[in-house]
Amino acid sequence: MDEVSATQPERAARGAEDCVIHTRALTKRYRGGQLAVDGLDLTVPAGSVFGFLGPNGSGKTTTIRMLMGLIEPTSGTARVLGHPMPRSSRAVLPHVGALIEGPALYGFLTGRDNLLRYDAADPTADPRTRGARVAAALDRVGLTAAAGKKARAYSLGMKQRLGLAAALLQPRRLLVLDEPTNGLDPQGMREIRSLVRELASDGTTVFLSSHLLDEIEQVCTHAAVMARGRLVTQGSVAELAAGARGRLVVTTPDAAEAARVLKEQAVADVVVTDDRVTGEPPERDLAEVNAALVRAGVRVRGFGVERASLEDAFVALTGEGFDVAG
Ligand SMILES: Nc1ncnc2c1ncn2[C@@H]1O[C@H](COP(=O)(O)OP(=O)(O)OP(=O)(O)O)[C@@H](O)[C@H]1O
Repeated sequence: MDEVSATQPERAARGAEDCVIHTRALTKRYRGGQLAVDGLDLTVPAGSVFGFLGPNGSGKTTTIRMLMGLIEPTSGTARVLGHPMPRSSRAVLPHVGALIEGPALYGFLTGRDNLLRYDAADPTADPRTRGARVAAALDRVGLTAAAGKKARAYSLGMKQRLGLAAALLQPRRLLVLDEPTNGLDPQGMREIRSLVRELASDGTTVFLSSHLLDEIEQVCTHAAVMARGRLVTQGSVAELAAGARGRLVVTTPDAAEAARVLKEQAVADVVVTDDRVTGEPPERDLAEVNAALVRAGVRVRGFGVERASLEDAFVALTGEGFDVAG
């Protein structure tokens, strides 16, 4: 598909039909009255690795369940691969691989048998190619050697990779992964992240939810940030981080004096940690700020602006920290 190789302006010029996921005012109020998703406008470009970021309880899973046609929105619309959901579920879902709320595995079956069984339950899967596709998927996620072991003997990371293999049994245009690294140790997280990068390099659009900011920064090209059911921002990760100004960082053995001078120079939110003094850079020329430090006799070893992270962007946008407890 040529969408994948389209340039950014070309993509921007296109209509909603060309986006892999597009929602308009998507809203879900649960029966108990809980407004889980509130007027969401989401645009996921083809070929992106799209991070859906938000603290626990911010509405990510509810959104994913609406996108996959598992629950009906209260109002608003969702289109996936250009088709309305949940109405077009039967046409759309064969092109979508999903890993939602952990893979459903049979512990008493081997990894390979789990995949064979999963594939047999899919009416669109060709039984003649089943064995070869299962072998290829196991290879893809690095489980060939463990394919004959019972799934209950798998580590959490291996189970998660087996779940991914199930999503990869057929060629997919979109992969939807709900918190794919949740509960994994750092090694398991790295494995899943590199797998996601590999899949994306083949042109598959990957939509993954996470409550981990640095994870999104490491693997995603684009991101949307949710808080309390509402979209805070979305765009390319580079744009989002650029939207937040980085922090001014001064390294000096004269930290207390440096902090005093920086405040005088209209640097806000000055924080001293050992020999590092940081603050929000003022609007004026930073060369003047540096000169003022030197004039005051501060021995400046380092002076610069640190690149802003997504976390800085989040804090700047919401005025609050990224509180995982939600
Ligand atoms: N079936 C349900 N019935 C009622 N309320 C629900 C239901 N599912 C979720 N909620 C509520 O909706 C809100 C959003 O939950 P959701 O699971 O979508 O968030 P999330 O961002 O995916 O968080 P988590 O990472 O914890 O799953 C929460 O306040 C949650 O308690």
